[in-house]
Amino acid sequence: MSDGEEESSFLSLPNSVLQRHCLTSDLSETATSEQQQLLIQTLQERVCEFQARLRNEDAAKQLLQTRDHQLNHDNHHYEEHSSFNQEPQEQLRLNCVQLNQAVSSTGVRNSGALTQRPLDFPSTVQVSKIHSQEQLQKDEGEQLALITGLCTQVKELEEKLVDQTQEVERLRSELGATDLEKQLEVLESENQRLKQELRASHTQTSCPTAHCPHSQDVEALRGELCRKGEECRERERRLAALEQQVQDRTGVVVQLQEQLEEVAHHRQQLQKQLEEASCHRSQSEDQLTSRLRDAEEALSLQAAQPPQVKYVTKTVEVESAQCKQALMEAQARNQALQEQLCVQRQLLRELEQQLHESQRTSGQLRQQILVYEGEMERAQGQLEAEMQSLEEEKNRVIEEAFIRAESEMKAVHENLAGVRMNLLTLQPALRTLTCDYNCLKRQVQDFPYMLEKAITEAKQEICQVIGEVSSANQELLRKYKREMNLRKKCHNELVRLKGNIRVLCRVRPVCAGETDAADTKNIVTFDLDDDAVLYLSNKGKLMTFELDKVFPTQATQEEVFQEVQSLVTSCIDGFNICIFAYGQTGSGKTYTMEGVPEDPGINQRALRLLFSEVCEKKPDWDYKITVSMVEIYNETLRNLLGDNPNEKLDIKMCPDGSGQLYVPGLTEFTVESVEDINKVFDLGHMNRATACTNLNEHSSRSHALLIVTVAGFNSSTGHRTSGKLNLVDLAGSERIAKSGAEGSRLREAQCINKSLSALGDVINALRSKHSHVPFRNSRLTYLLQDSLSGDSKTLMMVQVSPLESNVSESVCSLKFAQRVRTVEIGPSSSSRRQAENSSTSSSPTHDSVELDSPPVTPVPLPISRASSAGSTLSSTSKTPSTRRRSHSQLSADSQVDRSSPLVGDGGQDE
Ligand SMILES: Nc1ncnc2c1ncn2[C@@H]1O[C@H](COP(=O)(O)OP(=O)(O)OP(=O)(O)O)[C@@H](O)[C@H]1O
Repeated sequence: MSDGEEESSFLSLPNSVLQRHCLTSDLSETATSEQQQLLIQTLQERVCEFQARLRNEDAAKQLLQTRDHQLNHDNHHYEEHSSFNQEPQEQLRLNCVQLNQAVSSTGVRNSGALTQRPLDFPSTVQVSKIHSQEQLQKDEGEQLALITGLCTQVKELEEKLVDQTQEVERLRSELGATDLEKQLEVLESENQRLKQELRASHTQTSCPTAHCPHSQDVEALRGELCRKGEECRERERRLAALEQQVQDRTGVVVQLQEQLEEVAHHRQQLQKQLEEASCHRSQSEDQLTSRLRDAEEALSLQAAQPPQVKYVTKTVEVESAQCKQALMEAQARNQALQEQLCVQRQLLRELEQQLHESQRTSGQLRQQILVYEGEMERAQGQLEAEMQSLEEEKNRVIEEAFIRAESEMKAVHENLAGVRMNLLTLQPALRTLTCDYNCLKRQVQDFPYMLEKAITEAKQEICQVIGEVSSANQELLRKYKREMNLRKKCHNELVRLKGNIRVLCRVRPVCAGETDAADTKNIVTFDLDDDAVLYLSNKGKLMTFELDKVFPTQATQEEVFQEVQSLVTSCIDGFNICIFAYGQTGSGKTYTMEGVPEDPGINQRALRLLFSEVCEKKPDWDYKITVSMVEIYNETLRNLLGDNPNEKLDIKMCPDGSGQLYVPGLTEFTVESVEDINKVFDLGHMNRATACTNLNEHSSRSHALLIVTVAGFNSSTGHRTSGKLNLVDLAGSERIAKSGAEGSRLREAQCINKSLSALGDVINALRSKHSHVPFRNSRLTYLLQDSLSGDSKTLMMVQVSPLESNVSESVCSLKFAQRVRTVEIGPSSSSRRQAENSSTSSSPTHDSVELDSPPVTPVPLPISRASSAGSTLSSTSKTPSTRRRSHSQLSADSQVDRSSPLVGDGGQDE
C-alpha cells in the first residue's frame, strides 16, 4: 500500500465510521460529525499557527542575511587593513568568508528546514498512520541530528577561532615581550645612558678633546653609535607598526568573534524555538491521539450497547429527513475537507521535496565544511610556519643586533675609558699649558716694549759693529793691499832670483819611425842627481851642458808647464813675459808650445791657468784677456786671426807722440773659456795653412807668436795692471851649410838666421848694458821689444833631438842656450843676486819702496819705441823701468851682469 492510499484511507476513516454509525445509530453519527467539526477547527487553528511561525522564520532568515552581509563587510574591512603576511591572511580571510557564508547559508537553510518542519506535523497528525508517524519521527530525528552536528561543527569552528585568537594573542605578547626584546630594551637604555655620558664628557672636555689623539676614534664611534641608535629606532618603529597591525587584526578577529557569538546565540534561540515547536507539536499530537482514542473508545462503547431499534426506527423515521439533510451537509463538508486534504497532501509533498533538497544541501555543506576545514588547517599550518620563520628571523636579527650592540658597547666602553684616561693625563698638561699660555701672554704683552728696546740696542750694537767692521775692513784692505804687493814682489823676486832669462832644455823622445834608422843612436844622457845637467856624446867626446833645468825624454807636458807657470802668474801681476821655443827643425818646439789635442802644450795650459787665476781674484779684480796670433815669415808680419791671412802687417809708432809702437790692423780676440781658446787656435791654424802649400815645412821656416794680453782692474783699490805673455814657436835653427838650401829656401834660412841672430844680439846688448840694443834688426825683436826689456822675464826652452844625426845642431843649440843662461846667471850674477838680497834686507828704505809700490802697467801693444830709440843703455832700460820707478819700483835689470857677451853660435851662420 502506498503512502497516498494510506493517507486516503486514514482520511476517509471518519467518514466510513460515520457512515457505519449512520446505518446503525443516529446518536453516534451526530457525535461523530461534531467531533469532525471540532477536529477540522483544530486543524485550521494549527495551520494558522504554523503559518505565523513560518512568517517568524522568514523574519529570522532576513535577520541572518543581514548579519551575513555585515560579516562580509567586516571581512572586507579586515582585508583592507591586513598587510602583515598577506598571502596566509588572504587565504584565512577567504576561508572565513566562505565559512561565514556557509554557516549563514546553513543557518538559513536549517532555519528554512526548521520553519518547514512544523507544517509537517499537522499534516502528519491529520493523515499519517502510526508507522508513518514513526517514519516522520525518524526523519525528524535525522534532521535534529543534522542540526546538532552543524551546531557542533559551528562550535568547533568557534573553538578553533578562539584558539587562533589566543594564538594570535600569545604571539603578540611574545612579540612584545621576549627575552631578546627585553635585552634589546636594556641595551637601548644602556646605549642612551652611554650617549648621555659621552655627550656630557664631550661637553666637559670640548677643548682638550681637540688635542686628544683619540678624538677621531671617539667621533667615529659616536657616528657609529648614532647609526646604531637610528637602526634601533627604525626597528622600534617597525615593531610598533607590527604591533599596531597585530592589534588591528586582533580587533577584527574580536569583532568577528563577537559576530560569531551573536550568530551562535541567535542559532541557539532558533534551536530553542525549534525545540519548543517540537514539544508543542508532540503535545498537540498527544492531544489528538488521546482525542482519537477517546473517540474510538466512545464509538466502541456505543457499538457495545444494545441497539434500541424501535426508538431508532422511530427516530430514523421521524428524523430521517433531517438526518438526510445533515448527512448531505456533512458529506459536503467532508468533500470540502477532502479537497483541503488533497491540497495539504500536495503541500506536504512539496515540503518533503524541500526537505530532500535541504538534506542534499546539508550534505554539500558538510563537504564544503570539510574542504574549508582542510583549507583552514593548511592555512593555519602556513600561518604557523610563517610565524615560526618570522619568529626565527626576529630572534636572529635581535641576536645579531644584540651581539653587535654588545661589541660596540664594549668598544665604546673601552674608548670611553681611553678618553677618560686621556682626560686625566691631559688635565695636568692643560694646567701646564695654561701656565705657559699666561706666561707667553705676559711676554707678548711686554714684547713690543722689549722689541723696541732690543731694536734700539741692536741698532746701537750694529752701528758699533759696523764701525768696527768698517775700520777693520779698512785695516784689512790696507793689509791686503800691502800683502798683495808683498806677494807680487816676492813672486817677482822669486822669478828674478830664478833669473830674468831662464834657459830650460827638453829632449824629445825617439819617434816610432826613427828607431829602425842607422843613425838613431841616442847620444843624450842625463845626470840622475842633477836635473840641470845634460851629457851629449859628440864624436866620442862627452860634452856636459848645465842649464836651469833639463827635461828628459819621458817628461810630460804638465811637468814642463810646472816650470813655466810662475811666469804666467807674473803676467797677471803686470809683467811682460817671453817664452821661446828654440831648436832645430823636428826637435819638438811645436809639440812643447802647442802640443796635441789630447795633451796640450804651454799655450793652452797657460791660458787655462790665466782663466783659473783670474777667477780666483774675482770679484775684487776684473780681468780682460785678449789674444792675437802673428806669424813672421821672411821678415814679414802676418795677422793669423784676421780676415785676410795674406795681408802684411807693419809695426808703427803711435801718432800721439808717446813713443809707443803698435801694429795697425792686428786682430785681438777676447777669450773667456777653453772653447774660445780652441776657436782662436783653430782660426790661426787655418789662416796659417791657407797661406802656404806645405804647412809642416812652412811652420818650420816661420816664427809663430801667440800674444796674450791680460788687463786687470781692482774696483776696490782702483789699481790697473796690464801684462803681456808672448809665446813664441821659433823657426828651425839648423845651419844653412848643413841643410844645403838654395833659392827661396836659402832666403828663408837667411831670414831665420837673421832673426835668431838679432835675438842673440838683443840679449847680448841687454846683458852687456850696451847703450844700443838692436831691437830693430829683426821683426821678431822689434815686435818683442817691450817684452825683452826692462823687468820683463824671458824663458828659453831649448829643444834637443836625441838622434846622433842631429848631434851637431844639438851641440849648437845647447851652446847657445848655455851662453844665454850664462849671461844672466853667471857666478858673479849669482853672487850679486845674493848681495842684492843681503842689500835688500839691509836697505829697508829701498825695499819698502819696492814692496809698497803696485806693479806698473807695462807698455802694451802698440809697442813703445822709446827704448829702441834710446841711444844709451840707461835710456833703454830706463824707459819702462822709469815708468815703474815712477811707481816706486826698481828694475832688476840694473843688476844684470854685463860681462858675458851674447855672440854665440846663433850668429855663426851669418
Ligand atoms: N816630447 C815629445 N814627446 C813625444 N813626441 C815628441 C816630443 N817632441 C817632439 N815630438 C814629436 O817629434 C816630431 C817633431 O816635433 P815638432 O814638429 O814639434 O818639431 P819642431 O821643432 O816644431 O819642428 P819644426 O821646426 O819643423 O816645426 C813630432 O812628430 C812630435 O810629435
